This record gives sequence, C-alpha cells and structure tokens, in this order.
Amino acid sequence: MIPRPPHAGIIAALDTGSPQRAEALAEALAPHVGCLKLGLEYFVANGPAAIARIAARAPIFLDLKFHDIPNTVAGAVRSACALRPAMLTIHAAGGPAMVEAARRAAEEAGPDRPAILAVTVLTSTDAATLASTGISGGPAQQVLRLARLALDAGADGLVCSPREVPMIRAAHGAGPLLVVPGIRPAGSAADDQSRIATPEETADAGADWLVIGRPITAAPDPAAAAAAIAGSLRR
Ligand SMILES: O=c1ccn([C@@H]2O[C@H](COP(=O)(O)O)[C@@H](O)[C@H]2O)c(=O)[nH]1
Repeated sequence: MIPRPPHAGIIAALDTGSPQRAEALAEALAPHVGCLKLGLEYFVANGPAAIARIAARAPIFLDLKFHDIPNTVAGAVRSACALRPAMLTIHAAGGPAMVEAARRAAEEAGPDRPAILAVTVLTSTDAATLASTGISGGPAQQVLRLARLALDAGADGLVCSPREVPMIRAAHGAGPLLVVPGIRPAGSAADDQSRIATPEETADAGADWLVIGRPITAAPDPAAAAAAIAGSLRR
C-alpha cells in the first residue's frame, strides 16, 4: 500500500478523456505531487490499457467509485487490482457487505494491494441536495454514519470533504487514511463543489491526501500551480 505522506500530500486529478492531455499533465505534475488520480472520464474513454502510461510517472489513484452488489464489486476490485493502483474507491453507501467484499478482494492482491477508500458524501453535495435524496440531518451527520459503517467493514480510508476531517479524526483517530477533495486555494472558483476549504486549512485539519483537479489542471501553468500549493503545504 502507498505510504502515508509525512505531511499532507497532493493527488492531482487528471479529469480528461484525452490520453495526450493526461500524459502531458502527468509529465508536468509528477515532480510536484505524490499521486495522480484517474477517474471515470479517462477510464471510459481509454480503457484499462491506458492506465499504465500514466502509472509510469507516479502512483495511481483509480477513482471509479464502485457501487453494486457485493459479488460484482468484488469482481471489479479484482480486475482493478491487475492495474496495480495505489488506491481504489467504492461508495460507502453500498453497505457493509459490499465494503467487506471489496476489502477481501483487494487482499487477494497481496501486500502491494491498493488501499480501499470509501466515499462518504460527495463534496458537491450540500444539505439541500442530500435532503432531496431522502437523507435529513445534513452532510456531517451522514458522513459520520457512513465513515463508521465503512471502517467497521474494513475500508482502509475515507473520501470526505475538508469540513468533516476534524470530526472523523475525533471519532476514529489517526488510523484511517483521509483523502480529501473539495480543495480550493483562496480566491479560486468553487465550480460544482459545495463543501470546500483551502489546501492549508485541509492539511491543518488532519487530511492525509488533498485531491486537487481544476485549480491545478485549468491553471495557465499547471506545474507552477501544483508547485505553489505544495510549497504552501510545506510551510
Ligand atoms: O466527493 C468527491 C469524490 C471525488 N471527487 C473527485 O475529486 C476531483 C476534484 O476535482 P476538482 O476539479 O478539484 O473539483 C474530481 O476528479 C472528482 O471526481 C470529488 O470532487 N468529490
């Protein structure tokens, strides 16, 4: 499994369907970040074989957010493990049996298996959106509920927003790997994200990894943007 970074590390989200653009970003960003995230846009457009070209640059976080019956998720995790990612995502809302099946399937890959991260409540979701799906009480309460479910069922870590990091640490300690999107440097646009904080606030709250996409990839000079954020985290 990928070692925990000594201070909060950066995962750059390469959200593109273009293999040329992904490879150019990977080359430019690899010296400044600890991991590269490939998600549905890249995977659906280019397939599993295209993962290796990016994986040659840095460890890969394969963010496909599996959510299905336990047997299907276990099979998907087995297939994903063949691509040797450092981290994989599943949805905690799939329930304990699904999370446990994912963990067991990952363990079949041996000591170099990926970390299984359970997505709690998407960072684009605000209280009103969550309520519209039938869940009252707000994102924080739901994140805590799903965090407990996922960790009890064997998840190695969680995906949550910066806002929930302190309460997850208070409830579960330093053990779970906390991988946190919804990062916006001061003054940058929120885009479609709802529960956000700056890189410095998120690191101070206790996140292990900060997932950052557009603030880096849409910058005029992505490498300079990544280097600036990495520098602010070291300070
Ligand atoms: O709750 C979640 C889970 C995953 N993501 C992913 O992180 C990046 C964020 O990109 P930005 O451009 O920095 O908004 C993106 O790939 C999402 O799929 C998330 O945002 N929230």
